[in-house]
Parts: sequence; C-alpha cells; structure tokens
Amino acid sequence: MRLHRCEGCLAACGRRAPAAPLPSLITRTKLLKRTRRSPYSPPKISKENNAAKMAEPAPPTPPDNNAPPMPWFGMDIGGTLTKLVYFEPRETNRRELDKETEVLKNIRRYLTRNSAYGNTGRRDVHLQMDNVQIRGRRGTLHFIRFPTSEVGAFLQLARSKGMADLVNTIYATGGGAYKFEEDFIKEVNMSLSKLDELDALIAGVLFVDAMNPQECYYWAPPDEHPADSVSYRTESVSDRTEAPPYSEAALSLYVRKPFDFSSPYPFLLVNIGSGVSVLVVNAPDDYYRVSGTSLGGGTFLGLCCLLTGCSSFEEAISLAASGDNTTVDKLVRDIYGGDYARFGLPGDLVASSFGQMSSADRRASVSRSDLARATLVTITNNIGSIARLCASNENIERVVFCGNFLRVNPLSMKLLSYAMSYWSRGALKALFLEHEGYFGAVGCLLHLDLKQKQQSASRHTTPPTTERTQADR
Ligand SMILES: Nc1ncnc2c1ncn2[C@@H]1O[C@H](COP(=O)(O)OP(=O)(O)O)[C@@H](O)[C@H]1O
Ligand SMILES: CC(C)(COP(=O)(O)O)[C@@H](O)C(=O)NCCC(=O)O
Repeated sequence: MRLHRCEGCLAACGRRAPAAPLPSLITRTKLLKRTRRSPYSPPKISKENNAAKMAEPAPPTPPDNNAPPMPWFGMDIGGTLTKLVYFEPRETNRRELDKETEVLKNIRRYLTRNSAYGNTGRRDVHLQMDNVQIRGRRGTLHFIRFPTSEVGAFLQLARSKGMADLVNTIYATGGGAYKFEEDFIKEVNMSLSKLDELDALIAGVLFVDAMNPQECYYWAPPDEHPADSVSYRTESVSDRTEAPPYSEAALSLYVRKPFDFSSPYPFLLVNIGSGVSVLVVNAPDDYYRVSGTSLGGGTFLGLCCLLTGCSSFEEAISLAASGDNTTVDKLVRDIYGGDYARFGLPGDLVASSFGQMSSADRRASVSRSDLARATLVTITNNIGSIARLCASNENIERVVFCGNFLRVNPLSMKLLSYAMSYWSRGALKALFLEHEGYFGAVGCLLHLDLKQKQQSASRHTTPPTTERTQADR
C-alpha cells in the first residue's frame, strides 16, 4: 500500500491539473440494498502480514457475479464539504469489458485524469491509495471533495451528462444525505442509500488505518527529540509554568512521527468538521457519542470571514499562520504580570480569548492575520479542552482527531498535541490521521464489501483492560 506522491499533487506540491467540468459520474448500477448487520468479526490480520499481502502480485480475480457493477463510490455530504471516494479497479474482467460502456470509460478517465473539476471540485491526489482490495478487487481509491453548497450544480451537471441512466443507488452519509435525498431523486433519479455518519466514520477510520501503515501519526514535542530540547520544552510535571507553544519558533520544533494504531481501544475520536462530535470507541461495533460542540471548523471559517474579510479556508489558514494571537487575546501575564504559579498557569497562557479587543486602541491597530490566528487558537483550544475533559472522564489515553478542519492546518494539530499532553501531565496522546475528512465516505464505499470491513475491524485488537484504566497511571 502506498500513498501517491508526485508532481501535480494538490496539497503536497500545490500544482493543479487543468480544471474540467464537474463530473458526469457513475454508471447505471444496481447497488443492492443490504440489511444492516454487525460487520465485524475475525479473521485477524496483522499490519505486517497485511502489508506483505498487499505487495504480492494479485491472483486472477474470479468473477463475483453478485458484485454491484462499477463504478463504485462512497459519498459523505457534510455541513461544509461533500466528500466522494471513487474506487478505480486495476483490471477489468471479461464480463465487465463486454459490458463496459463508453460512458463508464469516460467517467473513469474524467475522474482519474483531472485533479480539479469546475471551479470548486478537487481531487486530493496526495491522498490516493493504490493497491487497495475491496470485494476481492484490487484498485485505487481516489479522494474528491467539493463544497456542499455546490450540490445543486453537481446534480445539474450529473443530469446533463446522463448520470440518471447509469446509477440508481449510491451509498451516502452526512446530513446532506437526508437533506438532499429528494433532490437526488428529482434531478438524477438516483436514490441515496443512507448510512449513519458516525458508523461510517469509524468503519472508514479502521479500514484506512488497516490499509495504510502511515495513516496514524502524532506530533512529537521537542523533548522527544533531545537535540532541540534545549530551546523549548513543552511538557513537564514538575515545572508547570512553561510557556505554551503559541510562537512560530516553539511550534516549529514539533516533529511528525508515525504511530502504530493496531491496538487502539479504547480511544476517543474527535471529528472536527463544521461542528464537532466526540465519540468513545471501545471496539469496532461498540461506541457512543459522548459530547460535541457547535464551535468547530465552520465556526473558525465563519468568524474568520467576518473578522478578516477572507473568502476561503486556505486563505484563513495562511493568514493565521503569519499572525500573532497575543495582540488579540488577554494572556495570564496581561492580568497577573507573570505566571499564576499556584495553579500552574504560565504567563503566556491565554486567559481570555479576544480579551484585548474591548480596547478601541487595540482594535484600531490589530492586523487581519492576528485576528485569524486568534480565531484559530480560540477554536482549537476549546476543542482541546472538551476532548481532554471527555478523555479523562472516560479513562481514555488516546485521542484521535480527524475532520477537514485539520486539512493544511498543522498549527491546530500542534496546539492540540500540546494541550492534550500539558493539561493531562503527559497522560493523553493526541493522534492524527492522514485522510482527515474522508473516513465517512470510505465507510460508505465499504458497504459494498462487508467482509473487508470485518477484516479491517478485526486487525485492530482490543487491549487487555489493565492497559485501559487511568488509575494505573
Ligand atoms: N476547502 C475547504 N472549504 C471549506 N472548508 C474547509 C476546506 N478545507 C477545510 N475546511 C474546513 O473543514 C471544515 C469541514 O470539515 P468536514 O470534515 O468536511 O466537515 P463537514 O462534513 O461538516 O463538511 C470546514 O468547516 C473548514 O473549517
Ligand atoms: C451535527 C453534526 C453531527 C454534523 O456533522 P458535521 O457535518 O459537522 O461533520 C456535528 O456538526 C455536531 O456534532 N455538532 C455539534 C452539536 C453539539 O453537540 O453541540
């Protein structure tokens, strides 16, 4: 299994292939509706065995006469972004070759040869996963997103390209699968087979992590790589008044490292989309939603647009990257003149987000980038506090953050890493996932192949309960 990294990658290299109109997706397909049953059971596969297996040349695929016809998609219509995952088979079997229509070929070419569709559709080429196996077929997963506000345009285009003749059902999740259900029927005569977004999210996380050894990672603080530790240390039980890493210099010392997530349970899953959902995951089929907050990625983007006049997430993030929140926020030292040592509050900690903005003088001199940075820090720290409280209430050590708020946003990831570790005195670990916001859509795609879902779930073993209790720390 490898992730695709090459020239033309959107996020990695910033280059784009020429824009094409939004897709005329999907061939007429009878995706059989399945009754829901627990998708999780053995056999168990280790990461090593699995990786080795993936590298072997594929045996000839016996035709699966019950498999839904291509193309295979999973869709997550979220509050801000719609995510589409497309499975491109590596080989086409004879039965399919005979049946394959020009339209289907065109769809494949259209999706895989472009990385931009219309003005707003994007394929995240750097996330592409090659040599994935779904329902006995090997192929490539392609990751595509467009703003949910463009669903209307997407449907119109789909209709004009004859999509209605190609597909009649698609597995979909997210609030939009409910909200736009009628529109899909009216515009393209396509019914949405709706899956719960949190079920799909967890199934997608487990599958992608099982397929990609690099999926899970963390940001190592400077004291984990001693060469840098003289200049900045982030976390210490004895010295509780160290500065939080708000400065660029401090943040630049965090280093990304892979994390083996093969024994993950229990873990807290914090999905930062438009809003935030916090889940306790005890096993693949055993989870509950423990909390949430409406102050999420949508809040960051909305406030940033209001405060700075920016018009995209990328612009908001780039403003924040060059800003300084300490001109906007009131710090502990602005109130105490230094640390509030008795309770371990460093002088550089934010005491009051946006607390300086009650002063007309300060408002007059504040920059757009400082406002963007303060907005990012405010939203991130609030999510960090909620996650930390949930994790300690639930006696959980691993906190996995996902969702597209973390896209191109290392600043928030590093702040979350610091906050988890500092406020828990090193007990909590913040973890992140390469495919950030695509897990719900992958979970939908997996519905085509419940057996595969079982395998990725059983790869993630449940640890003995002795590893799980906070009392052991
Ligand atoms: N290109 C983008 N356009 C808009 N928001 C983006 C973009 N990239 C990242 N984001 C961030 O991701 C959030 C949406 O995350 P996502 O996981 O897709 O949630 P949802 O399912 O609610 O759409 C946005 O609120 C914003 O903070
Ligand atoms: C309603 C949602 C599940 C929708 O998911 P999203 O599109 O934001 O990813 C999510 O926005 C959420 O959990 N909001 C927080 C609601 C609350 O607990 O206050």
